Amino acid sequence: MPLHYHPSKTDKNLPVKTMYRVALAGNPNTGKSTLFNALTGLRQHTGNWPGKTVLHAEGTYDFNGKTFKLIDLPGTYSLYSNSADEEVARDCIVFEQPDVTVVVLDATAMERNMNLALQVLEITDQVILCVNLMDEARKKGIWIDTRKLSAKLGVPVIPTTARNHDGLQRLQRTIEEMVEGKIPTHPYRVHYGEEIEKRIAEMEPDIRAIFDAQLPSRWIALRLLDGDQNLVDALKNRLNRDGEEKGSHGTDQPLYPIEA
Ligand SMILES: Nc1nc2c(ncn2[C@@H]2O[C@H](COP(=O)(O)OP(=O)(O)OP(=O)(O)O)[C@@H](O)[C@H]2O)c(=O)[nH]1
Ligand SMILES: [Mg+2]
Repeated sequence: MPLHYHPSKTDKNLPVKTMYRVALAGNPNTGKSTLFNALTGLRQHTGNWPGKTVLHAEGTYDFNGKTFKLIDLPGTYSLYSNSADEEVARDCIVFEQPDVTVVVLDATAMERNMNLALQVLEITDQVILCVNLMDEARKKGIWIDTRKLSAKLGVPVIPTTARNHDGLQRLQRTIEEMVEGKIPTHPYRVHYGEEIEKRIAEMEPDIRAIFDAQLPSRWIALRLLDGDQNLVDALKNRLNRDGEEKGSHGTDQPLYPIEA
């Protein structure tokens, strides 16, 4: 088999990867599993997320000679560690870092759905927004300017009606182009005001120094400022695990102090 090369932010010559991982995130009931089934056909299976009781599904599809592993995440309204479902989605997007995260949105409820989309845009620049249920939106007289949305948010926005398989080829093509590094993205980042931005800027270098530099330091800083204890625990576990893997006895290095 020929050696494949995959462009990456850090090393353009990393040997890769014959299988690309694509996560499907989104609010409950936006059609993620419908999309998952349409793309994977009969090959999907369900299994336990390592260490979790919450079920998620994984399946594969081939496109243009490449194999893609789809991860159907549980529906969530945020990635704030409020529930086991949110933890599963967060752990996948933040720690496992799929090659692409597709956020599936309900075209009839864009405002509500945008909350999660903006959170994912804060975590990774490998994002595609899939505006699903376009048939329902049409019925309700809702018109969505996906080009304008894409220009504003800095990532591809693909309209679909997963139930009828509409738009799925375009979605697959966009996923493929993204894993090939052919789509430059500039994800919209919420500006939180001077004071918070100053704190983020102070914290980010420390976060990058303590943790794997690939982790989303801005997002982690925001969660730490918000006092996300569950995320702190997850980060500590990672530090300990990494320490053990390196043959030490882990680390008691304190995490960034959290404001009460
Ligand atoms: N009209 C219409 N219905 C759709 C479309 N896509 C999915 N649905 C329906 O929407 C409902 C929810 O779809 P699911 O695929 O289960 O949604 P989900 O995002 O996986 O939901 P959770 O797993 O709860 O997060 C089902 O009844 C689907 O048949 C679509 O494009 N158009
Ligand atoms: Mg589902």
